[in-house]
Amino acid sequence: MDPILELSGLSKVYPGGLKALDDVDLTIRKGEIFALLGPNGAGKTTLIGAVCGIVRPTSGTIRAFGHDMASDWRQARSRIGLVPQELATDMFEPVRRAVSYSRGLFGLAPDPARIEEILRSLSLWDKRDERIMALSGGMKRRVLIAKALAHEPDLLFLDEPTAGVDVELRKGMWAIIDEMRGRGVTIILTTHYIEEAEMMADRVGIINRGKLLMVDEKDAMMARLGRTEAHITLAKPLASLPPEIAHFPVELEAGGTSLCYRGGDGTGKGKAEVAALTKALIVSGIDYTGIDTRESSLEDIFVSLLGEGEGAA
Ligand SMILES: Nc1ncnc2c1ncn2[C@@H]1O[C@H](COP(=O)(O)OP(=O)(O)OP(=O)(O)O)[C@@H](O)[C@H]1O
Repeated sequence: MDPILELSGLSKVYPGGLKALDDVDLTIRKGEIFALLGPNGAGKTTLIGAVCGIVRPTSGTIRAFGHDMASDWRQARSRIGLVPQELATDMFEPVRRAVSYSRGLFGLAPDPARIEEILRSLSLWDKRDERIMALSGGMKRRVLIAKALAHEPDLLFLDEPTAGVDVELRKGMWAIIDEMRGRGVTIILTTHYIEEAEMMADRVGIINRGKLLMVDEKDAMMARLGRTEAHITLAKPLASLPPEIAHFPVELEAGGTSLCYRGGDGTGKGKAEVAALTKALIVSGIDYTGIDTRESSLEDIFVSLLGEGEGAA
């Protein structure tokens, strides 16, 4: 593993006493897409702000590209890009000038060819001379990405890249993120959209109330915490669970008219077990009229983890 960013014991207490980050340890690997998932107010933006030098941590350390961000931030800062949630400045500027300016801010020499390439890849070339304020919301978001890419960062933060954008544009964003990954850029994105993490991320971190509850490979997380749920509607209600199927993780529901299976591990094992269960039902002479099977999603995992967090609090 090649760490590009290491957070250790990172905490942030805002004036007034709110603990927005609570002892966060996190290592980001070179070239990965890491999705930070959490509800409103979980601490995602604070975490990004701490790494990007916008928020001063209360305690803990941040090392980026081997540099300690408290003492030696200049070296690392120029290699980090940030796409914030909203455009704060530049509204009166034409697109190309605003993006070129962002490059200059980091002390890089002008490179019109590179700026053209970035604008073309984001389908903004035709709009290069338009004022940003005249663009649609989706285009403004793409300008934010262009600005962040203009200084060729190795580590890019995307704070809610697709919040409030339509499905079409969201897919476009995912394609852009994928292309950046292809160029070797390490990406940390925050999102409310579980589907986005499911689609894009190599690893997922779940944060709530400033605490990083879990970090894992997305596939491993789904395999470890995922479940299959099947509801089998019975032709005739059962008063009790027949011994022939008692070894399956099943229970009767809806007054004995339906059998509920909950098991498996998110890798398809559950589906095979449901198939075995239906065979056992037939052999035992128990008829059924329908089966509804569902694999749990990252969303189910997320919701149940947050539920546990609430309980513990
Ligand atoms: N400057 C500030 N002063 C005081 N409290 C703050 C400040 N900025 C953020 N907070 C609080 O810190 C907590 C974490 O906020 P943060 O913006 O990091 O969450 P988030 O996970 O990014 O939320 P969202 O998904 O809504 O953007 C929230 O309770 C927020 O109200």
